[in-house]
Amino acid sequence: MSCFRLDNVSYRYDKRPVLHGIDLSLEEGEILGLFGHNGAGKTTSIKLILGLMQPVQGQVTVLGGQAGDPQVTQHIGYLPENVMFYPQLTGREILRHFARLKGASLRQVPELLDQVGLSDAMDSRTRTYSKGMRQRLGLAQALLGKPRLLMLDEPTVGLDPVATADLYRLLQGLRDEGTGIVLCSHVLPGVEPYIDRAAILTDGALKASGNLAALRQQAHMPVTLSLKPANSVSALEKVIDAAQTSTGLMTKTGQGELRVDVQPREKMALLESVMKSGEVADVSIHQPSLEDIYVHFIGSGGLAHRGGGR
Ligand SMILES: Nc1ncnc2c1ncn2[C@@H]1O[C@H](COP(=O)(O)OP(=O)(O)OP(=O)(O)O)[C@@H](O)[C@H]1O
Repeated sequence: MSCFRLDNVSYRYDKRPVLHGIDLSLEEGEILGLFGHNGAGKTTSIKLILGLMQPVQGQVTVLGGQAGDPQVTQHIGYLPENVMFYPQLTGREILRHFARLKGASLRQVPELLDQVGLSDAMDSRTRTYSKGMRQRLGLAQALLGKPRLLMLDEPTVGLDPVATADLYRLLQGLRDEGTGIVLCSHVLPGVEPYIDRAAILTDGALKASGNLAALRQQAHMPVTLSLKPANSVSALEKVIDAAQTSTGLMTKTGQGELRVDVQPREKMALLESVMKSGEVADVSIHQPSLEDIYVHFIGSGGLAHRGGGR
């Protein structure tokens, strides 16, 4: 069963359209990275899956039921982008409060606080918590009731590198047990090793979705070879020119290496030519990163995507 399916979903705030015909799904035991510029529509998509709003067109199916149905919602965990808690209550009191609201067992509370590294601070008031500690408490809240669908908006904000690594380990464990996970993040190099699939939204439309290999193929993005010359850069350049592959950008690095962009289908032919020539001492191959793929699909808009006028 899919954790969720959006079929041709559109949404508008008042009269302003913000999502346009989105088709997207998440399977059990899968981690989906949901990416897009500020105002692209990521949070709006999540709110539709949570059933907080109804689409103006299309259908949202969650865990085989209807978005917003309490029977469905109790199996969803959600960490919003900015977590806020009552400052006078302790971490334990807050989590017990959310557990009651969600109908989750109170026995889970100390266990979850321990899992997110708050066992020593669980009886301190949250006004004494650091940003990272509040984020951990938010995460514990999202994990209440062992959700089958977990949606995390910028979960690593405020977490130090060790806590970030712990978080991703925790998510991988949940994924292996069958939880479907949506991760929204602007820290693309951080999430890249942990996602199974990426979906890229721009201006409310789904630009691309798939695993990284499929997205690289879809984008026809070149692979970059870093070649260390055996003799000289110029001799190596001649070999590359003679190989007659459709190489793109060729640049010399400060370390005396040559970086060459080549289409994936021609990579082996070019490597064979340079290896045969004896002009190369070492080679490393760089695939386009998630960030490269994202920039390709989003375009160079950057700050031009202002996130709309709320
Ligand atoms: N409550 C609201 N009323 C009116 N417009 C809204 C509201 N919430 C969001 N919007 C608009 O909807 C669009 C999508 O916003 P959304 O919050 O889904 O983007 P996002 O991708 O989550 O952005 P960010 O990365 O900045 O969190 C934006 O243009 C935003 O201004």
